[in-house]
Amino acid sequence: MAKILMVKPSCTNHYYLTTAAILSPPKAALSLSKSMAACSSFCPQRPLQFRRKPISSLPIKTQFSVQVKAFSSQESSAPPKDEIPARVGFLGLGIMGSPMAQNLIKAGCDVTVWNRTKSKCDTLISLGAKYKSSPEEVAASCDVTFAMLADPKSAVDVACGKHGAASGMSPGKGYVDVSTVDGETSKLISAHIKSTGALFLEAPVSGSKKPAEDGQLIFLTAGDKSLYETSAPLLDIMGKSRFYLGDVGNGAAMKLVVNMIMGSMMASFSEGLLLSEKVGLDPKVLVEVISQGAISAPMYSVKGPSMVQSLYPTAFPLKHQQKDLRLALGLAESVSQPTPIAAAANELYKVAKAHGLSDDDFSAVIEALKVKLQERP
Ligand SMILES: NC(=O)C1=CN([C@@H]2O[C@H](COP(=O)(O)OP(=O)(O)OC[C@H]3O[C@@H](n4cnc5c(N)ncnc54)[C@H](OP(=O)(O)O)[C@@H]3O)[C@@H](O)[C@H]2O)C=CC1
Ligand SMILES: O=CCCC(=O)O
Repeated sequence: MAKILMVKPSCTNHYYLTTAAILSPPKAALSLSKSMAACSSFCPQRPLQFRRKPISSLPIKTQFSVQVKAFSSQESSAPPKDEIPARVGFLGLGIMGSPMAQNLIKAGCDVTVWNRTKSKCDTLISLGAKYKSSPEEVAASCDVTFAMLADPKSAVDVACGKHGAASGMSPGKGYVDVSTVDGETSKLISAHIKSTGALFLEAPVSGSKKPAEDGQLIFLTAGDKSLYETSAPLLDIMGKSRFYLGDVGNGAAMKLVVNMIMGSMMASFSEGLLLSEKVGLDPKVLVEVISQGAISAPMYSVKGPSMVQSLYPTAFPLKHQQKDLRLALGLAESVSQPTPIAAAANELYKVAKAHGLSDDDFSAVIEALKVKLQERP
């Protein structure tokens, strides 16, 4: 049995690990120090803080699959314990919202959930969540409420519509919108929330289904700094790092730029896979070659093998990737920035949507390149 010395308790369920004394076994020590080295090499300038779940909560065999988190250099110091939101609301329990809310519950937070399709609340309720029948009621009963919704329209409806979250907001409360929307939408929601005296933070995430399950998301936040600070312990349960980017709109813009790049990368990768096959190469070997070179990206290694088999298990729905490209193109147009590659990629995702692939993973965009021209609508 290995022993780890944890110091600087931050809340009842999590610890910041600033010093680790590993007595045995050596393999576990090696694994931990490798993870720490990986974090150091990722960003040598940043003051490192390491965190892992309490040992007692992990099954023995996973005790040393260490969950090390390297926090952004832009993080602030932990808020006093009495300022950490005690009652947490979560609106929107889709692919991302459900595991994020589950991680809050597993960490011991008092979580209240709502989802348009009520049945998606069942798993959360069985894990200990409370349920309210409208966003308004969730917001009224919680200190901070998170929202993880599909798109700008649903984000606005849930925050500002009839029985929306804004109706339950008041001074002392906070609303954290983690959906991917455009800056204008985020500013509209912010204005509604802030008109009640509550605070607003936009905090879209980088990272997909698996990072959401593993608490390894990257938060791109902007808005009220004090809400950023008080909700930081909650963000750290769900994520591995967080960036505070200033005024509302900057988090949304950062997220859209990242996803614009990702959408183009996937479209280009799809072309490469199909071209390699057409000229007689094994696309599986192409995936391996890419993984060893300068253009290596986890996305290619994770998605490539299933794309080669024409399988697209949904982690990031294709319809959301097309939405993000559409919003990114709008952002680019607003500042007259040419983005011809993203525009071409967007057309490909539109074709894929027209062929019924909206709810498949975004890697299904490759199917749009298999469609014969005369079959296109
Ligand atoms: N999946 C991913 O990898 C990532 C997704 N994102 C972003 O996160 C957000 C959520 O994504 P994801 O969880 O994958 O999406 P899902 O499609 O799985 O979930 C969407 C959620 O929005 C709700 N919703 C949709 N329309 C409405 C509406 N009109 N009123 C109320 N609720 C509505 C859905 O409710 P219902 O269950 O009733 O349909 C569901 O809870 C999106 O903005 C996406 O771009 C960000 C990072 C990664
Ligand atoms: O918005 C989706 C992002 C997916 C990812 O970052 O892997």
